[in-house]
Amino acid sequence: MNILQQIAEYKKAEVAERQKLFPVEFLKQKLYYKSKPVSLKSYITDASKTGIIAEIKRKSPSEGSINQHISVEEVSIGYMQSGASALSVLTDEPSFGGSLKDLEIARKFNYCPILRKDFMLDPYQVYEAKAHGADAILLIAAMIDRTLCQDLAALAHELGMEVLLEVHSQEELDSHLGNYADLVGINSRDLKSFETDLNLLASLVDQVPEGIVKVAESGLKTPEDVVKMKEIGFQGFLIGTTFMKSSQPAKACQRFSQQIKSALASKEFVK
Ligand SMILES: O=C(O)c1ccccc1NCC(=O)[C@H](O)[C@H](O)COP(=O)(O)O
Repeated sequence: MNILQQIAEYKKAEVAERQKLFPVEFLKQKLYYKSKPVSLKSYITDASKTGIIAEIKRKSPSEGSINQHISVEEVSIGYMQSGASALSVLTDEPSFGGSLKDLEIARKFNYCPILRKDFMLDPYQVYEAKAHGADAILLIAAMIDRTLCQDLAALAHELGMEVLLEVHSQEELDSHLGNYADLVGINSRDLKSFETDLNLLASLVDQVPEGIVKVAESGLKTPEDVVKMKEIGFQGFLIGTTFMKSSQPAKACQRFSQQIKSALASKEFVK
């Protein structure tokens, strides 16, 4: 079994358990269920912003422990004050050490788009995302088929959220692309070997149709990586490990933002 199959196994059990404890009708009573979402797409494409989606990621299958005992309040506010355009919060507990509580804390302290980063395979999780304050959800092409993607996306849209569709190959792009995704993320991490390869992002970016917001995901380690990705057509940059490995994730994000802005300003100047 690969990592996604393992995650899918425990996710199904998790969803069944939570649905019993907190039925959808209960979720609909929660404060954030009625709140107006913020558009991830519009923050990412705002030229005055960096396009960075800064991630709260305590641990991962590829890295093990990254930074487990952070304060979500402190890191999320710090990220946004340091030039991030949006936040991504991992809510998976067994593999990533996250929780819906992390999502709610990030929501409580920030007015910006927040992506619920989890492994979605059931409509219940879409209701959960909304009820806990998410503005967007991630759908992983390697995990669910196109029909389920479309159904989950339709529900997300009905609840006012946006959808980031994640792909890792030409085949996934061909089989899953449709007009239901607001943004397409290309994941540079091979989920079998955990290796990241930015060349994959370069080879696939032109295959995403014009007009769809493109997000470079995983393995971005330096501001130069981000500038390179921006130059080849990406507008969003999902960064977790590089920031979270630092004892001060927000400072790491600030260094990226400043260097990206000055690299882009000097290129403008040369033109
Ligand atoms: O990060 C992992 O090890 C991982 C393993 C299995 C499935 C998903 C995984 N990561 C989720 C992500 O998509 C990343 O958190 C996100 O793209 C940020 O990547 P990075 O900047 O490399 O932490």
